[in-house]
Amino acid sequence: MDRHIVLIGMMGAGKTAVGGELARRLGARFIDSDNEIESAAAMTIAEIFARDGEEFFRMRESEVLRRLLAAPPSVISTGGGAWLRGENRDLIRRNGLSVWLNVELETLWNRVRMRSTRPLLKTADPKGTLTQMLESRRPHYSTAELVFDVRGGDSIDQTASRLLTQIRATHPECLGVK
Ligand SMILES: Nc1ncnc2c1ncn2[C@@H]1O[C@H](COP(=O)(O)OP(=O)(O)O)[C@@H](O)[C@H]1O
Ligand SMILES: O=C(O)C1=C[C@@H](OP(=O)(O)O)[C@@H](O)[C@H](O)C1
Ligand SMILES: [Mg+2]
Repeated sequence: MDRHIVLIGMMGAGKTAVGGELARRLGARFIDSDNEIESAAAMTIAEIFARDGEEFFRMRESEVLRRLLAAPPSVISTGGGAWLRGENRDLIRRNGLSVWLNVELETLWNRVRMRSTRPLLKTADPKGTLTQMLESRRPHYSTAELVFDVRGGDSIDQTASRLLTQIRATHPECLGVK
């Protein structure tokens, strides 16, 4: 690989799951920025938010992204909020191919509703929160270099396979094919 491939998008879009599968297919290193933050802190994301707050988490997230993007090319899955900070976007754009995994609201909701790992959804109306979050974030996500519409009903494997086909077709330089 010649450039990082950086997955962005909403919670539940499949960044972590599809990123791992994409890296496996490419024989590339896979890193999830949330996992990096959790292992460095020896705490879960939920614990970091509860103890130190979101702003502290966002600083750790930017630090981790700086470190990961300075390392040799890999597949990087970000957390859903990473793309919203201008400095993160600039860094990702300079060093990698940004890929928005675009997934419709109902699918996102069905994936995140059963899990209590996402502190930003601990509200009185989590579906409403997710809906508003998607509306306000969509204009930012849509500025990714590659917008990839995930087909509802596709498995993680099928999604990774279609994504790889698309990257080969439109951004072969990422894969070291000149
Ligand atoms: N294409 C898919 N098909 C079925 N399940 C998926 C798909 N993508 C993700 N999932 C599941 O949805 C949940 C959220 O995925 P995850 O990769 O953690 O999303 P993100 O990192 O974008 O928040 C996980 O349980 C994952 O296994
Ligand atoms: O959307 C967000 O702001 C967040 C998404 C989460 O990652 P996933 O998108 O992998 O769930 C995690 O970084 C944190 O809970 C904040
Ligand atoms: Mg994730």
